[in-house]
Amino acid sequence: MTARPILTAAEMRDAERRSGQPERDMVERAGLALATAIARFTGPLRTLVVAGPGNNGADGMVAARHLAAAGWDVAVAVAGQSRPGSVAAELRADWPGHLADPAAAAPATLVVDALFGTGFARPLDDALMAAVLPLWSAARLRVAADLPSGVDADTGAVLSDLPAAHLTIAFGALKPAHRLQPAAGRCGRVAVADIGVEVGSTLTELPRPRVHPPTAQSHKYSRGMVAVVAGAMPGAAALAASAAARAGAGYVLQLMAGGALDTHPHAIMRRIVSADAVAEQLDDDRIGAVLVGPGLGRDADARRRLDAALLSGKPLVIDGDALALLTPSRLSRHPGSILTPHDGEFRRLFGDLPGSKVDRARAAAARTGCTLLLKGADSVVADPDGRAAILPPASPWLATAGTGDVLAGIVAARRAAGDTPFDAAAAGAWLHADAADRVGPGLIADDLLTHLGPR
Ligand SMILES: NC(=O)C1=CN([C@@H]2O[C@H](COP(=O)(O)OP(=O)(O)OC[C@H]3O[C@@H](n4cnc5c(N)ncnc54)[C@H](O)[C@@H]3O)[C@@H](O)[C@H]2O)[C@H](O)CC1
Ligand SMILES: [K+]
Repeated sequence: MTARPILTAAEMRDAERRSGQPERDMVERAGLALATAIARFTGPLRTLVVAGPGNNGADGMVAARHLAAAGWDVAVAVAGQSRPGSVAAELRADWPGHLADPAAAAPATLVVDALFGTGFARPLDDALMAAVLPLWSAARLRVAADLPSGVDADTGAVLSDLPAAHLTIAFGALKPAHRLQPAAGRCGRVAVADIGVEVGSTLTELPRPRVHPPTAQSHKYSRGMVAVVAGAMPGAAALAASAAARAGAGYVLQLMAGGALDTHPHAIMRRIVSADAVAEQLDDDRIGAVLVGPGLGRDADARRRLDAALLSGKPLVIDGDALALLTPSRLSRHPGSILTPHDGEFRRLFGDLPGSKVDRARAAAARTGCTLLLKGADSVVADPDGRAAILPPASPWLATAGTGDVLAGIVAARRAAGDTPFDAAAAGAWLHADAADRVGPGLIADDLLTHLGPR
């Protein structure tokens, strides 16, 4: 499946400019797409379109015209002055009815938020906020043109706290705010409308991966062998090892510092080895990926096990405790590794980097030469070459102990199967989220293990 591009506000403006289409034509397409989507989403409702001064407002004015022409009861409120001669000003002049001030507008069942889109730059001023908040709150349905007003298109920050939309029609392409939290949580369902603009980007939505089931020619080593270098806490490593096996690795070896060897499942090969013996165990050409971090611990013994993993020369997936023991400069000596930090681990390693979550993940990837899988409700994968992808909203039930260990195991399985670091991280994130959807509410990390096969 092809990945849907995600464009920043500046990239979208560029794409619109390059399309060579008159602005009015694009606004007409956007407004028609908005009206069509609204009509598909719901039957005729008493509707209030709240239109801002720029092209987002213009899109709203066009949608209002189409809905009114279809017989809907449509009122329009306008905020701010449109630039004389602009498309928005033309459309306001052409509106046959009254253009209310938002402060004086009557609430309606459906509110179309066409206040601001990609041009939104600063929080709504207090008077506008006071005027629109009751309108948004009173509406039973809120539909946003391009973006819910109040969110920053590029970072996904919420600058003005308005009630979430139920439906957002993104024009031309997804913007980062449709996928990055907290803005993504304000969008409701998101649909992308074609406005005749060709779009492409190094940032995409993370697509369903191509995972091939084994063939008649497959054997356990050809499917990929994963070694999990564990330490003092075998439980986390056992979850990761099981996840690697369930995600398709043909052979999983768990190297432990201690604990019980007869832990389920018995399909995992477990060995208790001293830190000195780890290097020897990893000196095996059949090993396609080494996972280090889950259950490693942070003591001197853990450091020696980590050193052995780093020096193994094998493709690495570095998670959890291993990330806590490393620095960016040390990581940069192991380019091509996959790092799977959550926000806290990321901040400890790289500090408070500026920009969006995508910018931060890209900066860390560029600095270390590693692929970043920056986890969270809006997981981001970023490669040192600048490519990045955002996972569509995943089950919030994933916010529970052990799910990170499972994710690291899936990523290691994909890497051992021959995926590039970027593809392995992306596939891991997608399969993990898909497993969570299959389990449903109330999941614990162990439940994910039995839902990792391709479907
Ligand atoms: N660019 C195109 O050709 C097309 C764009 N489409 C739609 O237009 C918007 C982007 O339009 P733009 O005019 O650039 O910006 P906005 O309408 O989002 O904002 C208007 C205007 O408002 C000012 N502003 C920003 N923040 C505030 C604030 N908090 N308070 C007051 N005023 C504010 C700012 O100066 C802006 O200029 C895009 O999202 C699409 O919906 C069409 O879809 C296709 C053609
Ligand atoms: K809007």
